[in-house]
Amino acid sequence: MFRRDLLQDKVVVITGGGTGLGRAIGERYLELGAKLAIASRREEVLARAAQEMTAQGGEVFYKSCDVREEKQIADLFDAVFAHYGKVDILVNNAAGNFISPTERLSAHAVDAVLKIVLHGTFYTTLELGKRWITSGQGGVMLNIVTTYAASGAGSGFVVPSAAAKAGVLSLTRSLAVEWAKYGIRQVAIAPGMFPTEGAWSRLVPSDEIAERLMHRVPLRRVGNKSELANLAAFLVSDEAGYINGEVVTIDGGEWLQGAGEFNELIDLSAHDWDQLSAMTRKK
Ligand SMILES: CCCCCCC/C=C/C(=O)SCCNC(=O)CCNC(=O)[C@H](O)C(C)(C)COP(=O)(O)OP(=O)(O)OC[C@H]1O[C@@H](n2cnc3c(N)ncnc32)[C@H](O)[C@@H]1OP(=O)(O)O
Ligand SMILES: NC(=O)C1=CN([C@@H]2O[C@H](COP(=O)(O)OP(=O)(O)OC[C@H]3O[C@@H](n4cnc5c(N)ncnc54)[C@H](OP(=O)(O)O)[C@@H]3O)[C@@H](O)[C@H]2O)C=CC1
Repeated sequence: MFRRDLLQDKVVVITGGGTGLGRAIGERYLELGAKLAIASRREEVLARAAQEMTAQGGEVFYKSCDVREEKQIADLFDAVFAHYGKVDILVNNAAGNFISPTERLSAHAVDAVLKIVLHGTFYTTLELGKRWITSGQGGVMLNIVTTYAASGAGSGFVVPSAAAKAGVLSLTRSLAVEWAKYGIRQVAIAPGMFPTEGAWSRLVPSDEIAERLMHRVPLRRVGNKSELANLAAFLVSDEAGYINGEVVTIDGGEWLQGAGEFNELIDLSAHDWDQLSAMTRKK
């Protein structure tokens, strides 16, 4: 689908790059010639991922980093600049989330999500942005948000995530304007349902919930990680150099189905329609 050298020698930092979608994005970038640095809290997860990801070649540097901690982020970028000499692309992918009635949340639980998603994304963006601005080097920042942020609707039962991701989208759009003069481009992806261990264990705890969710997707399937990774590759590449401040939704049409007033009629049979038409036609 892409030129094999689409991301040749680009140095990419991916937060949460050892698992799930972050890892899938990293694997695609490696195939396209990029050099990776993956970071998250669990060093053993990163080490295993780096080893497996480089089995086919390529380079993956890893460093443990909690994105809620300013000092650890500075240490991360110090280490990546020391190792590779530059950073070209940042993928803000690390996140925390779980389903819960909002009234059951403690302040600590709200903070657990806000600090990873909103503060963590802001801190990495700020740290790298300052370095790029000082050195005169530009780059691309890709933020992974959600459809309930991109649609503006938010979502019950994941309210800390909805609020935090909306903040990240606002950060994306705001800096797309403010930092464009430094050659820094901002883009975002809003994924729908992409089964990962991290998301499914916290958000889809039963088959019944999975079935209900699936019914919301017009294409009647979940997304493949490779589909998301391909979009992530295009958006950070020079081929997408004029896309700035945009969020691209990849959800099989799910949010549109939820938004259209009459879309639930999709389940009606031809027989149902015969009866309804007879009722709605002028007598
Ligand atoms: C379903 C289809 C997909 C549609 C779109 C979905 C959009 C997806 C968005 C995603 O972000 S998926 C990614 C999911 N991955 C992760 O969340 C990975 C990282 N997560 C974590 O580490 C934890 O889950 C965490 C809770 C977010 C943070 O961990 P931390 O160790 O910092 O916190 P804890 O000390 O464990 O807990 C803090 C606080 O939160 C309360 N809490 C934790 N889990 C729950 C829960 N399930 N329900 C209610 N409350 C919870 C916990 O009790 C603590 O509060 P206090 O008890 O101290 O008051
Ligand atoms: N899967 C899906 O259907 C959807 C996912 N998304 C988004 O996609 C992204 C990836 O999610 P997914 O792959 O599904 O889930 P994962 O749980 O696999 O990914 C979350 C990653 O974030 C890392 N992380 C969590 N907290 C911190 C922290 N404080 N500091 C550094 N890293 C941290 C985790 O690693 P560690 O625990 O080692 O720190 C983990 O690697 C997220 O932004 C999520 O919101 C959006 C919509 C749908």
